[in-house]
Amino acid sequence: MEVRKVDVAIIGAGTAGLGAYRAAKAHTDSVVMIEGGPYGTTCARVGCMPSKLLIAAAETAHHARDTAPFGVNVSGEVTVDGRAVMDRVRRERDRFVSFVIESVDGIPDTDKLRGYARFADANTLIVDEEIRVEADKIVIASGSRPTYPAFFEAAGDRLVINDDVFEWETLPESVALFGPGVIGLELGQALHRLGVRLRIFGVGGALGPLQDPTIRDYAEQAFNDELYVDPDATVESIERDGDSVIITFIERGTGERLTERFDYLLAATGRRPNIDGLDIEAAHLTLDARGVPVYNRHTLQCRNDQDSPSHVFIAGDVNHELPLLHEASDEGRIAGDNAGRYPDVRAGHRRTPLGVVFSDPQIATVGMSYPQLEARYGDCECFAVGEVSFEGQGRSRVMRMNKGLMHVYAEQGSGLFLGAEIFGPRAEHLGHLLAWAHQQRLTVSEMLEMPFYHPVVEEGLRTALRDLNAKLQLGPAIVERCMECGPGD
Ligand SMILES: Cc1cc2nc3c(=O)[nH]c(=O)nc-3n(C[C@H](O)[C@H](O)[C@H](O)COP(=O)(O)OP(=O)(O)OC[C@H]3O[C@@H](n4cnc5c(N)ncnc54)[C@H](O)[C@@H]3O)c2cc1C
Ligand SMILES: NC(=O)c1ccc[n+]([C@@H]2O[C@H](COP(=O)([O-])OP(=O)(O)OC[C@H]3O[C@@H](n4cnc5c(N)ncnc54)[C@H](O)[C@@H]3O)[C@@H](O)[C@H]2O)c1
Repeated sequence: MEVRKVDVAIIGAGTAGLGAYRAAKAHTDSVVMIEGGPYGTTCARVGCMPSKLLIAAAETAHHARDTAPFGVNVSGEVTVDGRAVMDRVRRERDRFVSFVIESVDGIPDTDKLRGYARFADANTLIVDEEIRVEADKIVIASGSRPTYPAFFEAAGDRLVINDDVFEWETLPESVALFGPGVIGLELGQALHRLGVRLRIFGVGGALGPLQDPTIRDYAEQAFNDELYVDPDATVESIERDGDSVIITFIERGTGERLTERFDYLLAATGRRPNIDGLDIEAAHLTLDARGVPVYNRHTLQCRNDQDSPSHVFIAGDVNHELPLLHEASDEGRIAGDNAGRYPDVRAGHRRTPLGVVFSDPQIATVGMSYPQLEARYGDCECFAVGEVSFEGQGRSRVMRMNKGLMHVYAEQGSGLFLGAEIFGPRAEHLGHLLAWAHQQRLTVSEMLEMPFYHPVVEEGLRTALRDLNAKLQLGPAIVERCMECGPGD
């Protein structure tokens, strides 16, 4: 077997792996990046980018069908050409992927290995049973993959995952989508708006990333005004019949038992870290209950099974903490830098948590979640919640986007802004504004000193902050609309 000796070996050439490679190269020339699957990253190939392309087509169809309330008439029926939709999704996706591949092509061949890596011991990786890589330091950046229960396999080759959707040449007539999580809501609503007959089934009541019970309940109703989403479904059977999948379930709302036929069963029931193929036990690391190495989130350093700091680092979706693109990128850079400088590791900069779901209305989560606040501040009633509904909010109503609810959280006494959960228009932008305020450790009073233009959706945020300020007993209660600020709140 061929043997390669290197300072740093990186498993995976996704977003985290590429970040780790560049950061490690700043310390040493002896780095190898090992990739088993196709180059191009999950985000560009089958994740962020193709999903947003599909959503963009769906939003266009949706707006085209909703012109009449503005007094604007589009003559004729709005039709969706499934082939053209999927053609653009795949073409633009390929363009994004080509940029990643160009950048990978720029990496010297000597620094790249093709094949799947597994541990033989704490410093040795075997790649495709052909090459033995002996590395002083190792970064695990092997990403995650979809996971679903075995009984979905009754659907045979009509069981699909997000990767398959982006390979479709045209749109199907119908889809039964399991998992109203982040992927499920984004893809499900987009397919529905593109004319696909769709039902979304969940378990246990979870809906996207929402954790504030009031916002979750509002969102469940709002989604159901448009499409069928049952976050706590009773599905009695899944069967395959010819080219169809037959699902028997109890209908949300009516309680009726229905049997329906779909072209596909789309599983969006979560993702699992790509750890199981790594023979991770051979690395002699401390593992958590799920078999994922225990690590320090500031250094990305794992611990060996003697509970001492290890020469192995773990970054991106594989560590199963914050499976988001910007986090994978930050973590990759920190892990690669620390692998390069090991044993002199440094704490990297971790940002305020920010998540966005590109549904309509959008969802954004910032800072501490409601359950985290309850756990930390609940007993002493040490946090307060400010609220705004977007239903009457000026600019949202102007645009006919006046659906949604936002909660903002702050600490009693200090008035420190702690976090927010948003289901509403332009939540991607509100989320950024709030994440920046949170990272700057602003208080609610300081946030209210900032400028608010008129008429903008952010005026709704001001209303929520004023409500919060009053509940913190730092300002007056809102007794009437703020007319001196214009009719925007
Ligand atoms: C449908 C979908 C939509 C998404 N949308 C968004 C979004 O809008 N915004 C956002 O922030 N995030 C989004 N994400 C999440 C985002 O894509 C991921 O967080 C990010 O891509 C993770 O990067 P990574 O480097 O950890 O993993 P990856 O990019 O998956 O890289 C891991 C690499 O490791 C390779 N590998 C695995 N095992 C081995 C092995 N044993 N040996 C060698 N190589 C191996 C894999 O082939 C892969 O190339 C989305 C994800 C999905 C699925
Ligand atoms: N806009 C974005 O940033 C974006 C978009 C897509 C994905 N992502 C990332 O990818 C991660 C994974 O997304 P995901 O949607 O796969 O996971 P998820 O954890 O968000 O959702 C999985 C959902 O499936 C449900 N579920 C589990 N088992 C089920 C079953 N047997 N039947 C029906 N439902 C079931 C869960 O209750 C949950 O609601 C996300 O956490 C997110 O970080 C981000």
